[in-house]
Amino acid sequence: MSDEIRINRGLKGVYFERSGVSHIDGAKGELSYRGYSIHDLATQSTFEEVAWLLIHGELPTKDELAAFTAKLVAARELPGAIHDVIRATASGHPMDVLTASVSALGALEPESRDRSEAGMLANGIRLTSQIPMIVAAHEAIRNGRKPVEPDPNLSHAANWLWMLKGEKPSDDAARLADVDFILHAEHGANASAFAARVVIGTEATLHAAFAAGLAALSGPAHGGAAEDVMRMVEEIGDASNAAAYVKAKRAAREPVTGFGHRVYRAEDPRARHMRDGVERLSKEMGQPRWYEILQAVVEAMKPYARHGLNVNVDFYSGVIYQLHGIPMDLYVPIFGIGRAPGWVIQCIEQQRRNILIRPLTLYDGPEMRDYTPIDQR
Ligand SMILES: CC(=O)SCCNC(=O)CCNC(=O)[C@H](O)C(C)(C)COP(=O)(O)OP(=O)(O)OC[C@H]1O[C@@H](n2cnc3c(N)ncnc32)[C@H](O)[C@@H]1OP(=O)(O)O
Ligand SMILES: O=C([O-])CC(=O)C(=O)O
Repeated sequence: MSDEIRINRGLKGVYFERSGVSHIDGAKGELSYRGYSIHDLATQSTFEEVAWLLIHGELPTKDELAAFTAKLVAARELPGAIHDVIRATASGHPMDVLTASVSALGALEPESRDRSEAGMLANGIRLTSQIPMIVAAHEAIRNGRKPVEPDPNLSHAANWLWMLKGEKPSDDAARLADVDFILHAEHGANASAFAARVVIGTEATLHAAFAAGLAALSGPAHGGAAEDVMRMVEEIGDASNAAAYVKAKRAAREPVTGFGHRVYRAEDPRARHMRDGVERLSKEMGQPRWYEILQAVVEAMKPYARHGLNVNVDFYSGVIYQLHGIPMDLYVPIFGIGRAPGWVIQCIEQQRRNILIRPLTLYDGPEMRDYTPIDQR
Protein backbone atom coordinates (compact mmCIF):
# COMPACT_ATOMS: atom_id res chain seq x y z
CA MET A 1 0.00 0.00 0.00
CA SER A 2 1.20 3.51 -0.79
CA ASP A 3 2.60 5.54 2.13
CA GLU A 4 1.05 8.66 0.61
CA ILE A 5 -2.51 7.65 1.45
CA ARG A 6 -3.65 9.59 4.49
CA ILE A 7 -6.54 8.28 6.56
CA ASN A 8 -8.52 10.77 8.65
CA ARG A 9 -10.13 8.42 11.16
CA GLY A 10 -13.49 9.76 12.26
CA LEU A 11 -13.09 12.37 9.47
CA LYS A 12 -11.33 14.56 12.06
CA GLY A 13 -10.55 17.97 10.62
CA VAL A 14 -12.03 17.10 7.20
CA TYR A 15 -14.25 19.63 5.37
CA PHE A 16 -16.69 17.48 3.38
CA GLU A 17 -18.91 20.32 2.07
CA ARG A 18 -19.60 24.06 2.29
CA SER A 19 -22.51 25.25 4.46
CA GLY A 20 -24.02 28.68 5.02
CA VAL A 21 -25.99 27.73 8.11
CA SER A 22 -23.79 27.86 11.21
CA HIS A 23 -20.20 28.76 11.99
CA ILE A 24 -18.11 27.32 14.82
CA ASP A 25 -14.76 28.76 15.88
CA GLY A 26 -13.53 25.91 18.04
CA ALA A 27 -10.36 27.66 19.20
CA LYS A 28 -12.20 30.77 20.40
CA GLY A 29 -15.33 28.93 21.57
CA GLU A 30 -17.71 30.84 19.32
CA LEU A 31 -20.89 29.77 17.54
CA SER A 32 -23.18 31.70 15.21
CA TYR A 33 -26.27 30.81 13.20
CA ARG A 34 -26.42 32.63 9.84
CA GLY A 35 -24.01 35.26 11.20
CA TYR A 36 -25.86 35.90 14.48
CA SER A 37 -24.05 35.14 17.74
CA ILE A 38 -25.53 32.27 19.76
CA HIS A 39 -25.42 34.60 22.79
CA ASP A 40 -27.72 37.16 21.14
CA LEU A 41 -30.07 34.43 19.96
CA ALA A 42 -30.15 32.67 23.36
CA THR A 43 -30.95 35.90 25.20
CA GLN A 44 -33.20 37.72 22.73
CA SER A 45 -34.79 35.29 20.30
CA THR A 46 -37.29 32.42 20.33
CA PHE A 47 -37.12 28.89 18.92
CA GLU A 48 -39.66 29.75 16.21
CA GLU A 49 -37.62 32.78 15.11
CA VAL A 50 -34.36 30.79 15.16
CA ALA A 51 -35.94 27.98 13.14
CA TRP A 52 -37.01 30.52 10.49
CA LEU A 53 -33.56 32.13 10.55
CA LEU A 54 -31.80 28.79 10.09
CA ILE A 55 -34.13 27.69 7.30
CA HIS A 56 -34.46 30.98 5.38
CA GLY A 57 -31.16 32.65 6.21
CA GLU A 58 -32.53 35.98 7.54
CA LEU A 59 -34.38 37.10 10.66
CA PRO A 60 -38.13 37.08 9.92
CA THR A 61 -40.36 40.14 9.77
CA LYS A 62 -43.36 40.12 12.15
CA ASP A 63 -45.62 38.87 9.34
CA GLU A 64 -43.19 36.15 8.27
CA LEU A 65 -42.82 34.97 11.86
CA ALA A 66 -46.60 34.94 12.40
CA ALA A 67 -47.15 32.92 9.20
CA PHE A 68 -44.35 30.47 10.10
CA THR A 69 -45.65 30.05 13.66
CA ALA A 70 -49.14 29.38 12.27
CA LYS A 71 -47.69 26.65 10.04
CA LEU A 72 -45.92 25.02 12.99
CA VAL A 73 -49.13 25.16 15.05
CA ALA A 74 -51.22 23.73 12.16
CA ALA A 75 -48.70 20.88 11.90
CA ARG A 76 -49.36 19.77 15.50
CA GLU A 77 -51.17 16.66 14.27
CA LEU A 78 -50.28 12.99 14.50
CA PRO A 79 -52.00 10.22 12.53
CA GLY A 80 -53.87 8.00 15.02
CA ALA A 81 -51.74 5.00 14.00
CA ILE A 82 -48.69 6.69 15.56
CA HIS A 83 -50.27 6.19 18.98
CA ASP A 84 -50.52 2.47 18.09
CA VAL A 85 -46.79 2.44 17.22
CA ILE A 86 -46.02 4.17 20.52
CA ARG A 87 -48.24 1.74 22.46
CA ALA A 88 -46.55 -1.26 20.84
CA THR A 89 -43.05 0.03 21.71
CA ALA A 90 -43.91 1.93 24.92
CA SER A 91 -41.49 0.02 27.17
CA GLY A 92 -38.52 0.92 24.95
CA HIS A 93 -36.09 3.81 25.32
CA PRO A 94 -37.90 7.02 24.23
CA MET A 95 -35.25 7.64 21.60
CA ASP A 96 -35.98 4.27 19.96
CA VAL A 97 -39.71 4.94 20.19
CA LEU A 98 -39.19 8.36 18.58
CA THR A 99 -37.03 6.97 15.76
CA ALA A 100 -39.54 4.18 15.06
CA SER A 101 -42.39 6.71 15.07
CA VAL A 102 -40.62 9.05 12.64
CA SER A 103 -40.05 6.11 10.27
CA ALA A 104 -43.71 5.15 10.71
CA LEU A 105 -44.77 8.73 9.88
CA GLY A 106 -42.82 8.37 6.63
CA ALA A 107 -44.84 5.26 5.82
CA LEU A 108 -48.17 6.77 6.91
CA GLU A 109 -47.94 10.18 5.23
CA PRO A 110 -47.74 9.90 1.41
CA GLU A 111 -46.42 13.49 1.15
CA SER A 112 -43.24 12.32 2.92
CA ARG A 113 -42.01 11.08 -0.46
CA ASP A 114 -42.06 14.60 -1.95
CA ARG A 115 -38.39 15.51 -2.45
CA SER A 116 -38.97 18.88 -4.10
CA GLU A 117 -37.56 21.75 -2.01
CA ALA A 118 -41.07 22.98 -1.16
CA GLY A 119 -42.06 19.42 -0.26
CA MET A 120 -39.02 18.92 1.93
CA LEU A 121 -39.68 22.19 3.70
CA ALA A 122 -43.33 21.26 4.36
CA ASN A 123 -42.23 17.83 5.61
CA GLY A 124 -39.57 19.49 7.78
CA ILE A 125 -42.09 21.86 9.37
CA ARG A 126 -44.44 18.95 10.08
CA LEU A 127 -41.66 16.86 11.62
CA THR A 128 -40.49 19.79 13.75
CA SER A 129 -43.99 20.00 15.26
CA GLN A 130 -44.61 16.25 15.42
CA ILE A 131 -41.37 15.20 17.16
CA PRO A 132 -42.21 16.91 20.50
CA MET A 133 -45.76 15.51 20.26
CA ILE A 134 -44.40 11.97 19.88
CA VAL A 135 -42.10 12.39 22.89
CA ALA A 136 -44.99 13.76 25.00
CA ALA A 137 -47.46 11.10 23.81
CA HIS A 138 -44.99 8.34 24.68
CA GLU A 139 -44.51 9.76 28.18
CA ALA A 140 -48.31 9.82 28.66
CA ILE A 141 -48.91 6.34 27.23
CA ARG A 142 -46.14 4.62 29.19
CA ASN A 143 -47.61 6.12 32.37
CA GLY A 144 -51.13 4.93 31.54
CA ARG A 145 -52.42 8.41 30.65
CA LYS A 146 -54.18 9.66 27.53
CA PRO A 147 -51.96 11.87 25.32
CA VAL A 148 -52.68 15.56 25.93
CA GLU A 149 -54.16 17.57 23.02
CA PRO A 150 -51.91 20.40 21.73
CA ASP A 151 -52.81 23.98 22.66
CA PRO A 152 -52.64 26.28 19.59
CA ASN A 153 -52.20 29.33 21.82
CA LEU A 154 -48.90 28.13 23.24
CA SER A 155 -45.41 28.52 21.80
CA HIS A 156 -43.48 25.49 20.52
CA ALA A 157 -41.63 25.10 23.84
CA ALA A 158 -44.62 25.82 26.11
CA ASN A 159 -46.88 23.49 24.13
CA TRP A 160 -44.35 20.70 24.46
CA LEU A 161 -44.21 21.09 28.25
CA TRP A 162 -48.01 21.28 28.36
CA MET A 163 -48.34 18.05 26.37
CA LEU A 164 -45.60 16.38 28.44
CA LYS A 165 -47.02 17.19 31.86
CA GLY A 166 -50.68 18.02 31.27
CA GLU A 167 -50.30 21.32 33.13
CA LYS A 168 -49.53 24.79 31.82
CA PRO A 169 -45.83 25.58 32.35
CA SER A 170 -44.68 28.75 34.13
CA ASP A 171 -43.23 31.45 31.87
CA ASP A 172 -39.80 30.66 33.34
CA ALA A 173 -40.01 26.93 32.60
CA ALA A 174 -41.22 27.60 29.06
CA ARG A 175 -38.41 30.10 28.46
CA LEU A 176 -35.78 27.64 29.75
CA ALA A 177 -37.07 24.99 27.31
CA ASP A 178 -37.13 27.62 24.53
CA VAL A 179 -33.49 28.57 25.20
CA ASP A 180 -32.51 24.90 25.36
CA PHE A 181 -34.06 24.32 21.92
CA ILE A 182 -32.32 27.44 20.50
CA LEU A 183 -28.93 26.27 21.81
CA HIS A 184 -29.40 22.78 20.33
CA ALA A 185 -30.92 23.85 17.00
CA GLU A 186 -27.86 23.52 14.74
CA HIS A 187 -24.19 22.63 14.90
CA GLY A 188 -22.51 22.12 11.55
CA ALA A 189 -21.23 18.70 10.52
CA ASN A 190 -22.13 16.98 13.79
CA ALA A 191 -22.67 13.22 13.59
CA SER A 192 -26.47 13.36 13.35
CA ALA A 193 -26.60 16.09 10.68
CA PHE A 194 -23.89 14.26 8.76
CA ALA A 195 -25.88 11.00 8.95
CA ALA A 196 -28.97 12.86 7.71
CA ARG A 197 -26.98 14.34 4.81
CA VAL A 198 -25.60 10.92 3.86
CA VAL A 199 -29.18 9.67 3.58
CA ILE A 200 -30.33 12.67 1.49
CA GLY A 201 -27.24 12.07 -0.67
CA THR A 202 -28.77 8.76 -1.75
CA GLU A 203 -31.95 10.65 -2.80
CA ALA A 204 -33.96 9.15 0.05
CA THR A 205 -36.72 11.07 1.86
CA LEU A 206 -36.48 13.67 4.63
CA HIS A 207 -38.23 11.24 6.99
CA ALA A 208 -35.52 8.64 6.28
CA ALA A 209 -32.86 11.30 6.91
CA PHE A 210 -34.51 12.31 10.21
CA ALA A 211 -34.64 8.66 11.33
CA ALA A 212 -30.90 8.37 10.58
CA GLY A 213 -30.22 11.67 12.36
CA LEU A 214 -32.13 10.52 15.44
CA ALA A 215 -30.30 7.19 15.45
CA ALA A 216 -26.92 8.93 15.29
CA LEU A 217 -27.96 11.38 17.99
CA SER A 218 -28.97 8.62 20.40
CA GLY A 219 -25.45 7.54 21.43
CA PRO A 220 -23.70 8.82 24.57
CA ALA A 221 -20.81 10.30 22.56
CA HIS A 222 -23.36 12.68 20.95
CA GLY A 223 -26.89 13.45 22.20
CA GLY A 224 -26.90 10.85 24.96
CA ALA A 225 -24.36 12.80 27.01
CA ALA A 226 -26.91 14.73 29.12
CA GLU A 227 -28.46 11.48 30.36
CA ASP A 228 -25.00 10.15 31.22
CA VAL A 229 -24.10 13.37 33.06
CA MET A 230 -27.14 12.97 35.28
CA ARG A 231 -26.17 9.36 36.01
CA MET A 232 -22.65 10.59 36.85
CA VAL A 233 -24.05 13.24 39.21
CA GLU A 234 -26.12 10.59 40.98
CA GLU A 235 -23.13 8.25 41.21
CA ILE A 236 -20.93 11.01 42.68
CA GLY A 237 -23.71 11.79 45.18
CA ASP A 238 -21.94 14.65 46.97
CA ALA A 239 -19.59 17.43 45.81
CA SER A 240 -16.90 16.14 48.18
CA ASN A 241 -16.64 12.92 46.11
CA ALA A 242 -16.13 14.67 42.74
CA ALA A 243 -12.32 14.89 42.79
CA ALA A 244 -11.93 11.17 43.56
CA TYR A 245 -14.44 10.32 40.81
CA VAL A 246 -12.55 12.36 38.22
CA LYS A 247 -9.20 10.93 39.35
CA ALA A 248 -10.49 7.36 38.94
CA LYS A 249 -11.93 8.13 35.49
CA ARG A 250 -8.69 9.69 34.33
CA ALA A 251 -6.65 6.79 35.73
CA ALA A 252 -8.86 4.35 33.80
CA ARG A 253 -8.55 6.60 30.70
CA GLU A 254 -12.36 6.75 30.53
CA PRO A 255 -14.11 9.94 29.34
CA VAL A 256 -15.73 12.21 31.91
CA THR A 257 -19.08 12.72 30.27
CA GLY A 258 -20.20 16.25 29.38
CA PHE A 259 -16.57 17.20 28.69
CA GLY A 260 -14.80 17.30 25.37
CA HIS A 261 -15.92 18.08 21.87
CA ARG A 262 -14.68 17.26 18.40
CA VAL A 263 -14.47 20.95 17.43
CA TYR A 264 -14.23 23.11 20.57
CA ARG A 265 -10.90 23.54 22.30
CA ALA A 266 -12.22 26.45 24.38
CA GLU A 267 -15.43 26.14 26.42
CA ASP A 268 -18.53 25.39 24.33
CA PRO A 269 -20.23 28.84 24.16
CA ARG A 270 -23.66 27.28 24.77
CA ALA A 271 -22.61 25.86 28.15
CA ARG A 272 -22.68 29.25 29.88
CA HIS A 273 -26.41 29.68 29.19
CA MET A 274 -27.17 26.24 30.58
CA ARG A 275 -24.90 26.90 33.59
CA ASP A 276 -26.73 30.17 34.33
CA GLY A 277 -30.04 28.30 34.08
CA VAL A 278 -28.97 25.53 36.47
CA GLU A 279 -27.52 27.99 38.95
CA ARG A 280 -30.66 30.13 39.01
CA LEU A 281 -33.08 27.21 39.09
CA SER A 282 -31.14 25.40 41.83
CA LYS A 283 -31.28 28.52 44.03
CA GLU A 284 -34.96 29.17 43.31
CA MET A 285 -35.88 25.59 44.08
CA GLY A 286 -33.63 25.36 47.13
CA GLN A 287 -31.84 22.33 45.62
CA PRO A 288 -28.19 23.32 45.24
CA ARG A 289 -26.71 19.79 45.55
CA TRP A 290 -26.61 18.82 41.85
CA TYR A 291 -25.20 22.20 40.79
CA GLU A 292 -22.54 21.92 43.50
CA ILE A 293 -21.57 18.45 42.24
CA LEU A 294 -21.30 19.75 38.65
CA GLN A 295 -19.11 22.65 39.75
CA ALA A 296 -16.91 20.28 41.79
CA VAL A 297 -16.42 18.12 38.68
CA VAL A 298 -15.47 21.25 36.68
CA GLU A 299 -12.96 22.16 39.39
CA ALA A 300 -11.47 18.65 39.34
CA MET A 301 -11.21 18.76 35.53
CA LYS A 302 -9.41 22.15 35.50
CA PRO A 303 -5.93 20.63 35.02
CA TYR A 304 -7.15 19.20 31.70
CA ALA A 305 -8.65 22.46 30.40
CA ARG A 306 -5.27 23.53 29.07
CA HIS A 307 -5.43 20.49 26.76
CA GLY A 308 -8.70 21.84 25.37
CA LEU A 309 -10.94 19.68 27.51
CA ASN A 310 -13.87 21.78 28.69
CA VAL A 311 -17.56 21.35 29.37
CA ASN A 312 -19.85 20.97 26.35
CA VAL A 313 -23.48 22.08 25.95
CA ASP A 314 -24.83 18.97 27.63
CA PHE A 315 -22.84 19.13 30.85
CA TYR A 316 -25.50 21.30 32.48
CA SER A 317 -28.66 20.48 30.55
CA GLY A 318 -29.45 17.21 32.36
CA VAL A 319 -29.68 18.91 35.76
CA ILE A 320 -32.06 21.55 34.33
CA TYR A 321 -34.37 18.79 33.08
CA GLN A 322 -34.03 16.91 36.38
CA LEU A 323 -34.98 20.02 38.37
CA HIS A 324 -38.06 20.28 36.15
CA GLY A 325 -38.95 16.69 36.99
CA ILE A 326 -38.35 15.39 33.46
CA PRO A 327 -37.34 11.69 33.35
CA MET A 328 -33.70 11.04 32.44
CA ASP A 329 -34.42 8.96 29.37
CA LEU A 330 -36.17 11.95 27.76
CA TYR A 331 -32.99 14.05 27.65
CA VAL A 332 -31.83 12.74 24.26
CA PRO A 333 -35.26 13.16 22.62
CA ILE A 334 -35.28 16.75 23.95
CA PHE A 335 -32.03 17.33 22.04
CA GLY A 336 -33.79 15.91 18.95
CA ILE A 337 -36.68 18.36 19.39
CA GLY A 338 -34.21 21.25 19.33
CA ARG A 339 -32.05 19.90 16.48
CA ALA A 340 -34.95 19.47 14.01
CA PRO A 341 -34.53 22.84 12.16
CA GLY A 342 -30.79 22.20 11.76
CA TRP A 343 -31.49 18.85 10.12
CA VAL A 344 -34.19 20.36 7.89
CA ILE A 345 -31.94 23.05 6.45
CA GLN A 346 -28.88 20.84 6.17
CA CYS A 347 -30.92 18.27 4.24
CA ILE A 348 -32.23 21.04 1.96
CA GLU A 349 -28.68 22.35 1.48
CA GLN A 350 -27.53 18.82 0.62
CA GLN A 351 -30.41 18.39 -1.82
CA ARG A 352 -29.72 21.73 -3.58
CA ARG A 353 -26.44 20.44 -4.97
CA ASN A 354 -26.68 16.84 -4.21
CA ILE A 355 -23.81 14.41 -4.42
CA LEU A 356 -23.62 10.87 -3.13
CA ILE A 357 -21.49 10.90 0.05
CA ARG A 358 -19.26 7.88 -0.30
CA PRO A 359 -15.69 7.99 0.99
CA LEU A 360 -13.19 5.11 0.84
CA THR A 361 -11.85 2.59 3.31
CA LEU A 362 -8.25 1.49 2.81
CA TYR A 363 -8.27 -2.30 2.59
CA ASP A 364 -6.00 -4.04 5.10
CA GLY A 365 -7.54 -7.56 5.00
CA PRO A 366 -6.00 -10.81 3.68
CA GLU A 367 -4.24 -11.09 0.30
CA MET A 368 -6.18 -12.78 -2.52
CA ARG A 369 -6.53 -16.54 -1.85
CA ASP A 370 -8.24 -19.63 -3.26
CA TYR A 371 -11.74 -20.59 -2.14
CA THR A 372 -11.86 -23.85 -0.15
CA PRO A 373 -15.11 -25.85 -0.48
CA ILE A 374 -16.79 -26.40 2.91
CA ASP A 375 -16.12 -30.17 3.12
CA GLN A 376 -12.39 -29.54 2.74
CA ARG A 377 -12.11 -26.98 5.61
C1 LIG B 1 -23.76 17.79 21.92
C2 LIG B 1 -22.65 16.87 21.73
O1 LIG B 1 -22.77 15.92 21.00
S1 LIG B 1 -21.25 17.28 22.52
C3 LIG B 1 -20.45 15.77 22.91
C4 LIG B 1 -21.21 15.00 23.96
N1 LIG B 1 -20.45 13.81 24.40
C5 LIG B 1 -19.86 13.73 25.62
O2 LIG B 1 -19.93 14.62 26.45
C6 LIG B 1 -19.17 12.41 25.91
C7 LIG B 1 -17.77 12.63 26.47
N2 LIG B 1 -16.88 13.17 25.47
C8 LIG B 1 -16.26 12.35 24.55
O3 LIG B 1 -16.40 11.14 24.56
C9 LIG B 1 -15.37 13.00 23.51
O4 LIG B 1 -14.89 14.23 23.97
C10 LIG B 1 -16.09 13.23 22.16
C11 LIG B 1 -16.59 11.88 21.62
C12 LIG B 1 -17.27 14.17 22.31
C13 LIG B 1 -15.12 13.86 21.17
O5 LIG B 1 -14.13 12.95 20.95
P1 LIG B 1 -12.90 13.25 19.96
O6 LIG B 1 -13.14 14.41 19.12
O7 LIG B 1 -12.61 11.99 19.25
O8 LIG B 1 -11.79 13.68 20.96
P2 LIG B 1 -10.52 12.85 21.29
O9 LIG B 1 -10.96 11.50 21.71
O10 LIG B 1 -9.61 12.97 20.12
O11 LIG B 1 -9.94 13.58 22.53
C14 LIG B 1 -8.65 14.08 22.63
C15 LIG B 1 -8.09 13.71 23.98
O12 LIG B 1 -8.95 14.16 25.02
C16 LIG B 1 -9.40 13.07 25.79
N3 LIG B 1 -10.81 13.25 26.07
C17 LIG B 1 -11.78 13.60 25.18
N4 LIG B 1 -12.95 13.70 25.81
C18 LIG B 1 -12.72 13.42 27.10
C19 LIG B 1 -13.55 13.37 28.23
N5 LIG B 1 -14.85 13.62 28.14
N6 LIG B 1 -12.99 13.05 29.40
C20 LIG B 1 -11.68 12.79 29.51
N7 LIG B 1 -10.84 12.83 28.46
C21 LIG B 1 -11.36 13.13 27.27
C22 LIG B 1 -9.17 11.84 24.95
O13 LIG B 1 -8.98 10.70 25.77
C23 LIG B 1 -7.94 12.21 24.19
O14 LIG B 1 -6.82 12.03 25.01
P3 LIG B 1 -5.51 11.32 24.44
O15 LIG B 1 -5.07 12.23 23.32
O16 LIG B 1 -4.60 11.31 25.62
O17 LIG B 1 -5.94 9.98 23.97
O1 LIG C 1 -20.99 19.24 16.83
C1 LIG C 1 -20.87 18.15 17.38
O2 LIG C 1 -19.94 17.34 17.14
C2 LIG C 1 -21.87 17.69 18.37
C3 LIG C 1 -23.12 18.49 18.39
O3 LIG C 1 -24.06 18.22 17.70
C4 LIG C 1 -23.17 19.66 19.22
O4 LIG C 1 -22.20 19.97 19.89
O5 LIG C 1 -24.24 20.31 19.26
